[in-house]
Amino acid sequence: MSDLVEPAPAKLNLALHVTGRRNDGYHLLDSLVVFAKAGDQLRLRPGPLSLQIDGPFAAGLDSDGDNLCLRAARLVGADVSISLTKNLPVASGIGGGSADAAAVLRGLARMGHLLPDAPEKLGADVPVCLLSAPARMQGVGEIITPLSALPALPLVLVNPGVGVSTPQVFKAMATRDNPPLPPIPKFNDLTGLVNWLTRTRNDLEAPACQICPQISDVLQVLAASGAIFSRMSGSGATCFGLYDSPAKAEMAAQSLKQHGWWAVATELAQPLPQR
Ligand SMILES: C[C@@](CO)(OP(=O)(O)O)[C@H](O)COP(=O)(O)OP(=O)(O)OC[C@H]1O[C@@H](n2ccc(N)nc2=O)[C@H](O)[C@@H]1O
Ligand SMILES: Nc1ncnc2c1ncn2[C@@H]1O[C@H](COP(=O)(O)OP(=O)(O)O)[C@@H](O)[C@H]1O
Repeated sequence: MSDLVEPAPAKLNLALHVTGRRNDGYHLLDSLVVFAKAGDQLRLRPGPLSLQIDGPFAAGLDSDGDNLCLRAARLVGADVSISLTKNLPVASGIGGGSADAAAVLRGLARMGHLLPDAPEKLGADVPVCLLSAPARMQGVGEIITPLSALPALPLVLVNPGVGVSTPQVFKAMATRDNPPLPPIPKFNDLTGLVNWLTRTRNDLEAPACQICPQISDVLQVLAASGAIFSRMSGSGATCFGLYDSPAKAEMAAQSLKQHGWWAVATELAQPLPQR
């Protein structure tokens, strides 16, 4: 039987408002989430549970039992041999681990397994990564409202090569009871989206910059690279820039790489095939 291939697109929080905190310490979020073509790739085949990792960021990751790919397979009781090509930097605010876990769950569903009732047990970002399409994410990550298609979005992802701890960034926030997102309209073009984004925030950006000052450097260089909008994603350190053409995004990615940073020009992921 040939391998079953599942993409694990990078998750981007275009806007991320932290609106409160639950008694268990988890934070209430209100986020506009989209997915990029750039991402990891999973290959699955029936066999004893195992994980092998290759790709440019394989060295940053253990294939031990704690890996989210193996935890996803164990959650649904699947025996499966998994190969992960790790193209995304680890611990970088673009949901790599959650995207991988969600891709394993999608692949296992194609192999006949049931999806788990509470995929958020694997990580707050796993429910939205299962959808891998534009969505509003609320609650602690478990409330997902799919949105209609967004306009074409030439974009660049940039990471300064420093892993950032998500719990540490949440802990460093000065205020937790922030206003939610403004109402999300249907975005007809890039200008409409950018105008809306300027009225939103990533509440984790300031604390992340305090912990990892290289993020401020990235944001400064992104703003000067021709981006019409730039911001940090998730808890960082990856930042994104939006451009008005793929050629401008490509040029910006080339110049950002000159700083020794990981940078990739990409666009929104295609919708996943309906299965
Ligand atoms: C912040 C976000 C925004 O999309 O993105 P990333 O920076 O991870 O990409 C996510 O909510 C992260 O999701 P994920 O990385 O799956 O989180 P988890 O493993 O469940 O949680 C890691 C830690 O983050 C904190 N956490 C996470 C989610 C949440 N709603 N409130 C929290 O306070 C908790 O301290 C938790 O122990
Ligand atoms: N398959 C995986 N890919 C990335 N990280 C993983 C994976 N499995 C476990 N992890 C762990 O999850 C943590 C969060 O990584 P990641 O999901 O890449 O970042 P973020 O949550 O900031 O987007 C890291 O500390 C990493 O060691």
